[in-house]
Amino acid sequence: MDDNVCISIRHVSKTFGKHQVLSGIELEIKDGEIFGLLGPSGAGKSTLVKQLAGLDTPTEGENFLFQQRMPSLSLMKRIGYMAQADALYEDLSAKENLQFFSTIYGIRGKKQRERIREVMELVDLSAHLNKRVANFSGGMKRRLSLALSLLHEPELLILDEPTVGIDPVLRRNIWDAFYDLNKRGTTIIVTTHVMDEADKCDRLALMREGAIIAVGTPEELKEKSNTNSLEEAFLAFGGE
Ligand SMILES: Nc1ncnc2c1ncn2[C@@H]1O[C@H](COP(=O)(O)OP(=O)(O)OP(=O)(O)O)[C@@H](O)[C@H]1O
Repeated sequence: MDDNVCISIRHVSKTFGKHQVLSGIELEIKDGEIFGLLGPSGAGKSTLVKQLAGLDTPTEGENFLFQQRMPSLSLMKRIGYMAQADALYEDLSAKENLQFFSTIYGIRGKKQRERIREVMELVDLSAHLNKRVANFSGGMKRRLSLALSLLHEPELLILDEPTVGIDPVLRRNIWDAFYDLNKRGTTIIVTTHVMDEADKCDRLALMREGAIIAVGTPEELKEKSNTNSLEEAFLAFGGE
């Protein structure tokens, strides 16, 4: 395996009862990439990234992160995961949420105060540090979730539809934060069903009904399918 491979998904399938949700997924994601999984609702994107985050296992096949087999407790501290639903304590302030998760990661004292300041700046929420999360808007909650996933400075960030329900201006801000992190060396895997967001990724896998139907840079995918947009490319590759 190449040294610069961050994620290697090897013949991964998943069934829930009789329902096959992933079938024979083969994929390699390199260090330093922003890699997108694009597909309609139900394509299996969340199921796949949950496995990469160590929260679920394949029925068949294996996932390797940093050349080690998942799930692995020791790998968890190298990964930041932002789930589709925000897992926040609504009755606590943003700061209290950040302090709680920092403690879980073993970040304390001065380092904790520094990290809280840095991640809140990154997601542009510094002015709301002491506000109760129950009073946050949907977009603010998403950004706080992102801040929480960044506290321990993960090498790999796994984002499940990070900008759902966020207006276009904020979406841009959040993507600026992703680019910023990526420039500093963080590998990012992001699921989306939004085409303009997919266009921002270095490479993409197009998913449909639990299978990958094409992989490449947005430009390659358009060229290969002889189309002008990812939406058309997706249809040309057999998506719907
Ligand atoms: N724990 C589970 N038990 C049974 N079926 C499940 C489970 N988790 C996911 N599924 C099914 O697997 C399929 C794929 O779901 P998944 O959430 O991975 O899709 P997705 O591409 O992420 O879609 P979305 O964007 O809507 O989240 C769906 O049909 C879903 O109902």
